[in-house]
Parts: sequence; structure tokens; C-alpha cells
Amino acid sequence: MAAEYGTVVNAENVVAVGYGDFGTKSSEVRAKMAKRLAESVRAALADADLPGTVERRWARILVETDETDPVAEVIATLPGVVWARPAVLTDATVDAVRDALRTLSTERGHGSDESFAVESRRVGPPSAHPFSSRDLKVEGGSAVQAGTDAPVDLDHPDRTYRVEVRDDEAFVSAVQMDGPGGLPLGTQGRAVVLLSGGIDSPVAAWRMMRRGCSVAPVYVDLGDYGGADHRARATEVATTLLRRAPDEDVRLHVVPGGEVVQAVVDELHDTRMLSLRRAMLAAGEAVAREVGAHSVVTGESLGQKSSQTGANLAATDAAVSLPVHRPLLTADKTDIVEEARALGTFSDSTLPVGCERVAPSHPETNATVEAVEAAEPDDLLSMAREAAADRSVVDLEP
Ligand SMILES: Nc1ncnc2c1ncn2[C@@H]1O[C@H](COP(=O)(O)OP(=O)(O)OP(=O)(O)O)[C@@H](O)[C@H]1O
Repeated sequence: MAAEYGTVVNAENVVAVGYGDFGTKSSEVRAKMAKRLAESVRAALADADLPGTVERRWARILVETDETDPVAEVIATLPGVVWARPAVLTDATVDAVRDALRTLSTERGHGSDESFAVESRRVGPPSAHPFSSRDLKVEGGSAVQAGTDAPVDLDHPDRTYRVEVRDDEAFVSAVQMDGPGGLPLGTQGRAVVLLSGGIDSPVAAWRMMRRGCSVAPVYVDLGDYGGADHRARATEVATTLLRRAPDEDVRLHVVPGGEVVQAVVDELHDTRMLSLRRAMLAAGEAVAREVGAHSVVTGESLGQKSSQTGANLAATDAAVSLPVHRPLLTADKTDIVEEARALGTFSDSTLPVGCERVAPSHPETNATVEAVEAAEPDDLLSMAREAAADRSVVDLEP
């Protein structure tokens, strides 16, 4: 069918990658971030064993490849990517754009009952091209219609074709894969993430990654209160996160926390969970200082558990001097679960381990730092720091 309409002039298969959040920064910072994103793209394609030549051009990253759809899918998982579009690169003429649109609509099986719209963007002074962006929409729309008989719907189209013209080239695409946005990974330093095998902390880790922060995941092995299943789940979610950090050295730091938990259980009651969190933060901070991280991240959210009231979070933070970031502080559980599902880290199996077994029947909900410190064994935080020094570092297989 496609041959009937002629082949696309000078067509090359590409994936065009759009990035957004750093578009407003100075040209120097923008160039640095785009370079970093291009490196991530290159590494992600190598990890996925997909071919592609990556190039930075204008405010885009272009990947020349024969496998446009799988390549775009992989790229759309990376922090900093707003969209990835499989596209044909053709001449910046109305005829070439018409040909490309007609061919794409046929190749992509556009049915006559599917409405569509053509969006267009033309960059450059009016004199640069003998047509306007509106001409591209009108002419492009009629080309799609001629091949498909499909109706135009500019408000709620089933399909959106996109044309972008710059200088003497046009990108024409029929599909867009939305990325997470944010900033390229590695542009915002490194943070330690206290990563349990639960639902929340992987989402918190991802939110930091999405804003460009490299992460060092730390799992505290709870000894008799934990278990192999719990640790395996933490390893699994860390591995899932690592796939979105293709050129980063992400390893799981496993801190042996059995003695710390036992001390908390033996010596404390109402404030147990608070002291356990404080010990975890102290261990996280110790790792952070070793791996050059600027902060410690947790998956806590305000009021989600008794240990997560505003007062209790304040008493927890007093255990460390590095900043503690809680990207989920104001998030609802239903939204966190949805995000975890999209991320691929959600597990609905509940393991009878850890916090459930340590939690007291009447937990403190309105702690003061003084009261928590007074009840806590004097050496608890130093025990946690020593445990951090004894940690093992586990390589993760993507
Ligand atoms: N075994 C662990 N190792 C490392 N960090 C942990 C561990 N258990 C809890 N944390 C950290 O403490 C935070 C609070 O844990 P808690 O179990 O109270 O809450 P949660 O909301 O169920 O979190 P999650 O779903 O991440 O387990 C977690 O989000 C995580 O950052």
C-alpha cells in the first residue's frame, strides 16, 4: 500500500527525544544536561541491546535506528525525557511532509473510524520556509485523510500526528511515548535512600531519580525480625530501579541491623518505632558520608503511620545532621500504590516481618526529641553507625 503513495524523500528512521525541565536554564547548563541525557540514552540502548546512533541536535536528542518503537520505549523510561517519538526525518517541504504522513498513517494501520489531528511546529524566521505551520497542518491533514478516510478531531483525537520543521529538515511522527520528565540522572548529586522491600520507599527513590539525583540504596537487615524474603524483595526493587539508571554504579548496601532491632525491642516500648527509624537514619547517614551523598531519603508520608506524625518525624530527624528528604510527605497511599505499579516495584504480598513485629501496641504519636533520647539506649545510634560500617555491598544484575 505504502508504495502506492511513493516513498518518503530522504527518509531516515529516527527517534526524536524531547526534554523539558531544563529548557529554561542557561545555554551552558542546558548543554551539560543534554549531554548527560544523551549519555543515559546511549547506555540504556546498550543495556537493552538495541541499535542506535545518538546525536544532540538543536533542543532535541536524535537516535538513528531501524528499531524505532523499542528504542523509543526504552528511552521513555529515563529521567529527563518528556517524550520519545519514532519519526521519519524528511525534507522540509510540504510535499515531503504529506508523503511522510500518508505513508505513516498506512504503515501504522490508521482505521477510517479513528479520528486524528496533525500538530505542527516550524522553527525559524518566516522567510526560512515558503509555508507556515498552519499550511503543514492543513496539507498534512488532507494527506492523512486521503489515505484513511478518517475524521479530523482537533479536541480529542484518537491519533495525533506531529510535524516539526527546522532548517531544511522535518520530523514526522505518528506515535509519542511519554517519558517521566524531570532532569537527567546524575545532575543533582547523590542521595542515600533507605529502601525497604515495601511499597513506599522505591517510589520515593524514583522521585529523587526523576529529579536527576543518583541514589545509593541502603537496606537494613532486621536480623530475626526480618528474613530472606524481605531482603530478596528489597534486592528486587533495587534492581528494577537500576534499570532506569543505565550508566550508574547502583549497588545495594545491606546493613546488618539485627542487634539494633533487638536492643530497641528489649529496652523500649512506646517509642520503639521512633528509635528504630532514628537508628536507620543514623546508619543511612554513615553510608551517605562514605559514598558522598548529600542527604538521606525515606518513603515516609505525613500521618500514614503512627511513626509518621509531624512531631514524630521531627524527633526522628534529630538523630542526624544531614538533611532527610521525604518525597512522599504529602502523597496519599492510593497515589503511591498507583505510582509503584507504573514503576514496576509494587508487590501486594505482605511479609510478616520487620516493623509489624516490632511495633508496640500503644505507639507514641506526639514525641519530643528529649523524651525519645531519654528513653533510648545511649549507644543506639553509634551501634547503628557501626552496623553501617559492617555493611555488605551487593551488585545488582539488571
Ligand atoms: N528494613 C529497612 N531498610 C531500609 N529502610 C527501611 C527499612 N524499613 C523501613 N525503612 C525506611 O523507613 C521508612 C518508613 O518505614 P515504614 O515501614 O514505617 O513505612 P512504610 O510507609 O511502610 O514504608 P515502605 O513501604 O517503604 O516500607 C521507609 O519508607 C523506608 O524509607
